[in-house]
Amino acid sequence: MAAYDFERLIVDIPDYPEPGVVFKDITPLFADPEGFDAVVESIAARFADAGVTKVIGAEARGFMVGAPVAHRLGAGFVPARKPGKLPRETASESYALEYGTDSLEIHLDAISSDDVVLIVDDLVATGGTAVAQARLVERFGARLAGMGFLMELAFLDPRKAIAEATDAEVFSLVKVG
Ligand SMILES: O=P(O)(O)OC[C@H]1O[C@H](OP(=O)(O)OP(=O)(O)O)[C@H](O)[C@@H]1O
Ligand SMILES: Nc1ncnc2[nH]cnc12
Repeated sequence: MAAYDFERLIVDIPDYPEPGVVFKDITPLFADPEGFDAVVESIAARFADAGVTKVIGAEARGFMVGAPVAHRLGAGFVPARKPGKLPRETASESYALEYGTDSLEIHLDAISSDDVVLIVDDLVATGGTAVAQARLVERFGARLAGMGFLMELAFLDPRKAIAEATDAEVFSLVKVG
């Protein structure tokens, strides 16, 4: 089967949300039924044999990719949310972004030590968000099966930051730079 041309439906927005950043707008790809299906199927296929029991997706775009991939794999979905959004006790990790810093929280009962966890997001840039989630998985004593992304900003070298935190497999459908 020919590789799907994901980039055809991803739009570059220069200087958004701040000067110097080229924002990758994935909304046209997700609005396209075939494109949306290709994203979900391609990431799920790569981890189909990994025994994944939980997928973590980071607010907000990580929900758009992570939840359907979890469903496709027959796994549960765990939202990693921005501070103060989850109503019960959480574990929290801070991270740096291509623009700014933030932290992510997961409910304490969302993951157990016998889970096999896949981190899924639309995009990996510095790797900060992915590393924060990997640290959370580690704190729960669960096994990290890997990380699956639609897009990797390779010019920011996220694999270096990720490799310092985990030896889990990193998979991306589109590499930029
Ligand atoms: O590799 P990093 O440098 O950590 O950047 C990647 C993260 O940045 C984006 O989310 P953002 O925090 O902009 O939030 P959003 O999904 O709510 O737009 C993207 O969806 C990833 O989660
Ligand atoms: N350049 C970028 N485009 C879209 N989302 C991002 N998250 C971090 N960097 C980004």
